[in-house]
Amino acid sequence: MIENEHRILVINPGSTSTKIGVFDHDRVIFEKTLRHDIEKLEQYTSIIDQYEFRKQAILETLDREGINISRLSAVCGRGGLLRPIEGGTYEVNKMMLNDLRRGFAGQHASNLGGIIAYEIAKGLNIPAYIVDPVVVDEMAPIAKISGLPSIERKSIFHALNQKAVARKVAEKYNKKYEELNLIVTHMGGGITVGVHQKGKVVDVNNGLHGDGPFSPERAGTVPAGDLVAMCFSGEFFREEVMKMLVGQGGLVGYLGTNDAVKVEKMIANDDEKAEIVYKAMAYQIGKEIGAASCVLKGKVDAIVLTGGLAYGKGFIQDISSYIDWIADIIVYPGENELQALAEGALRVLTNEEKAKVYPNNQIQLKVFN
Ligand SMILES: Nc1ncnc2c1ncn2[C@@H]1O[C@H](COP(=O)(O)OP(=O)(O)OP(=O)(O)O)[C@@H](O)[C@H]1O
Ligand SMILES: CCCC(=O)O
Repeated sequence: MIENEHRILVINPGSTSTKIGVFDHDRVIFEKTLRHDIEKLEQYTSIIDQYEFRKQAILETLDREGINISRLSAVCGRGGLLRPIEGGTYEVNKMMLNDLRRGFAGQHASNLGGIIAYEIAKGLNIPAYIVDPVVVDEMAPIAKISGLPSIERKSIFHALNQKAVARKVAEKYNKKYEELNLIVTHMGGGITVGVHQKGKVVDVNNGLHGDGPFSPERAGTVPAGDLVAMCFSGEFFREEVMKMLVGQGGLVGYLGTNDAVKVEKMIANDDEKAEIVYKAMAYQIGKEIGAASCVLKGKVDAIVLTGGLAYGKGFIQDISSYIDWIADIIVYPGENELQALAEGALRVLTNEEKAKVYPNNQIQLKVFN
């Protein structure tokens, strides 16, 4: 480790795994995905109850790898379902901890990121941060209007990866992120299409709760009247309907798998249903990107396609066939959220940015669950 460099531990909890990384400045020196046994996780009533188990798994791994945590400058976790806040790096504070613990806007594995980061950092007397949590809300007021006064559109999306790839694109163009108009589409288990106007995500579909294109395991927007009829049919409990929309919708609902690689194999074996469903997912993504280009009134510097699904060459070609007339398409397959967390913490540690204080008062705190 070079003198004056910062060593940062980053933590990204997912539904079945916790990804961790140790960075010297922006260089990764250790990275590991800790896979958690589903049966073990099912012993806990809620995600938040998994806190101690996951923290111990991280500390034991670092110990086994001979990483001396006393040399850390900061710990940074993926932020969760908090109050809506603008993008950036936030120091974990009491109010944030309370909101993460009680699941202010719901339960999500990333709620554990800030909590674990805080608990590890506290013992070492160093700061804990979160960066660009899923609730980053920079939506324009016009985009919040849903059409029903009692329901406001919410900004819940893959903010961390979207903002990180948007910054990469800016570097590629030798511009600042704040100078560009980009449409960034993250395509993983959930799919979100963000309209990045001069460094702010002014519109985006709520990737968690039924909005936008369907995805490997989520239904996206479905016809509202039919959904209401289903909810009141007496056949389903609320939890069952929610599970249908998030977890058992999309590819899982139609084809029984959330694995696009398997779907591509089904198509190669002449499975016509698999083919039309997979093509429909590309079609819905293309349609959403088209709508996003209207938000920018056609002034789009580039369209970025990222997330695991972006590894599928045929899938990317299908999407491109709908949108290649809009702007250049840049493909960044996969995600690099650990790097994005480290860079977010580093911007604060090197005084390039000031850590933001949670909650951000400029944003209305009204949340409709
Ligand atoms: N080589 C590939 N070709 C096509 N699809 C792929 C490939 N590799 C991964 N995928 C698909 O990408 C999807 C998972 O993406 P990703 O790993 O980004 O999701 P996640 O991290 O689980 O969820 P999220 O990104 O929503 O947080 C799966 O459907 C997977 O099959
Ligand atoms: C949409 C927010 C992140 C996720 O897919 O869970």
